[in-house]
Amino acid sequence: MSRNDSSDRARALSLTPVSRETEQRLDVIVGLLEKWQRTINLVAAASLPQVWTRHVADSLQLIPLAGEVRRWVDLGSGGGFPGLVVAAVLAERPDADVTLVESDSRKAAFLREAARLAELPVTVLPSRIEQVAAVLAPGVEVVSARALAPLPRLLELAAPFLAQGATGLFLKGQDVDNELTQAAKSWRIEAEIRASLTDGGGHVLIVRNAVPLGPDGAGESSGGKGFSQGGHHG
Ligand SMILES: C[S@@+](CC[C@H](N)C(=O)[O-])C[C@H]1O[C@@H](n2cnc3c(N)ncnc32)[C@H](O)[C@@H]1O
Repeated sequence: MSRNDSSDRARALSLTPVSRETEQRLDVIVGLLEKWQRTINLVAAASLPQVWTRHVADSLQLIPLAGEVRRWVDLGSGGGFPGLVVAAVLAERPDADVTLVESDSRKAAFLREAARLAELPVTVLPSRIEQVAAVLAPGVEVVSARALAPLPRLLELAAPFLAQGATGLFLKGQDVDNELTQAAKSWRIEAEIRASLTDGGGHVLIVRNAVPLGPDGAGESSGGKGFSQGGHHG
């Protein structure tokens, strides 16, 4: 018997509906997560009964924000959120290619096994982001991350992708305004904040551009300083 209750699954899929085929792929991912969670800490144990709303729907909310993209990189994928879930949706798009970068080799093994069983268009890189980002970045349309690092550090990790034109979709907590203020000390950022569909205090931060500020506070490629906010949607 699955440990997540069926009402949580139903609630998640009503918040963020997907096709029948995608639901089946998500069932495979969640089933494997529950099995491997007995031996590896893939997600916080207390969150497992709400795996569909806390993790699956939390990840699925990125899909409409991304548009019809095919090339996606998820940084620090851990137990597969949001990367595996995104790949379950992109599996329906021809030539989709989702790369998951995860330095922990046991988590990377889980990601690879989930991708194999659910037949996902996924490449798993068991590497440090810093070592692979520059090579991976050309052609990437979306770079995502959840619970990887505070925004100033996250922007450093994502910078090679953002510089090549990728949109950043970052799942953030309630402190997002403060993180943006901190990040604006060293980055000129074009960003938009959306309230999370699934987490009362959470947000999705959409980053369209981030340029490191030079020593005089000017962006390296053009003038200006700080954070230009595209909107704060409730
Ligand atoms: C707190 S977990 C979050 C996992 C997942 N994104 C989630 O929200 O459930 C952060 C993950 O990022 C990985 N990670 C941290 N720094 C990394 C780096 N520099 N390169 C690759 N992976 C990294 C860790 O191994 C860990 O699995």
